Amino acid sequence: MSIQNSILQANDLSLGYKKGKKSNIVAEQISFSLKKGKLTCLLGPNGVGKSTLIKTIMGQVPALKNQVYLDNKPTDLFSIKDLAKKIAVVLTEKISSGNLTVEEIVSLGRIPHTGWSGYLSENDREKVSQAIRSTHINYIQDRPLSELSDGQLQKVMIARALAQDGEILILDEPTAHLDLINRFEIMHLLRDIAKNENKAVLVVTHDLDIAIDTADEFWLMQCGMPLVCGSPEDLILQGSIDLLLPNETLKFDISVGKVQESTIFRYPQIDGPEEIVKWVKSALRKNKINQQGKSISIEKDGNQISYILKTNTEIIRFESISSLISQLNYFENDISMPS
Ligand SMILES: Nc1ncnc2c1ncn2[C@@H]1O[C@H](COP(=O)(O)OP(=O)(O)OP(=O)(O)O)[C@@H](O)[C@H]1O
Repeated sequence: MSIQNSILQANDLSLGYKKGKKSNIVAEQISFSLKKGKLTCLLGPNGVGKSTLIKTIMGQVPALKNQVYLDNKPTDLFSIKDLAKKIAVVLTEKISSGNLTVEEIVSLGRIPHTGWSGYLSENDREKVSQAIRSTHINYIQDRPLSELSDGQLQKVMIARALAQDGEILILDEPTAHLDLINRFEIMHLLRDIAKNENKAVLVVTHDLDIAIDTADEFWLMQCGMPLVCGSPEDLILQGSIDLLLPNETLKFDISVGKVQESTIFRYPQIDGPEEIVKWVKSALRKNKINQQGKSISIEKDGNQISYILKTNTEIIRFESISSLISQLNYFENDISMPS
């Protein structure tokens, strides 16, 4: 990774809060390098200190040990206004400016450059238009905020942060409360922004699946452990992704790419196209069908899929996974019935 891409760094930070003379340490050994042109996702369980890290980066909470460096200069040497020109933040709170239009809200992103007079130069107006275009919200730009859906509102908040035109964009759980399509759209939008506009985008999220699909880098936070950084793929293959899981009962299953119960599960012999085998395995595991001595082969002819179950005594053909599972459940109950 090119060192020139790194815009924000820290080495061995301690994070937390001071109350009088007492320090309450939330996290230690936090080292990172945030890169331009990359989408970075910060993941970790509730209460581990993700928001505290964001507040420390933004200069709202001083680090208890060492400092965050922006452009190789400690962030506490930046004025609030200069920091706002470099770092734009989208927090989780809903804003209550319901009567303002989308375009007016996005224009507020220029305040670090214009001051509260709000006078927009030609250049400011162009930045606002560009932010509206990049987030694909032209079609609602004259609508008041009170008329928007949560997904549209989130895009407007991202546009406002983009209009700020900092090199770093930080978002705290931008996909919380959104439906699957909006979560997908927002994360892909953030990826496009990182790539097309060469921004360093840092997103706090609990959405592991979509983060794996979109992030260039993960930062994993776990209680009492150093921050673990790396590409999602490397962290999955190294097993570090399991740091996100609360205990030994869950494990990230590399073969199916999702979190599953960690009990050892023995599948019957299954032959057929890989993408279909994966869903048969998923259904067997979900139904806790752990039968040996049987095999399943899958035949695919166009859109027609057949599941052929072979036991010691019979061969039965099914047209759906659900009918295959019903039959296996029947065998399972039959076998386990007291004689
Ligand atoms: N202003 C504060 N003063 C003292 N302690 C705080 C303050 N804000 C948060 N904390 C504590 O810091 C710890 C980390 O909180 P933080 O909000 O950073 O976690 P998080 O990882 O963002 O959690 P979540 O995923 O639930 O948002 C918690 O124990 C919390 O109680």
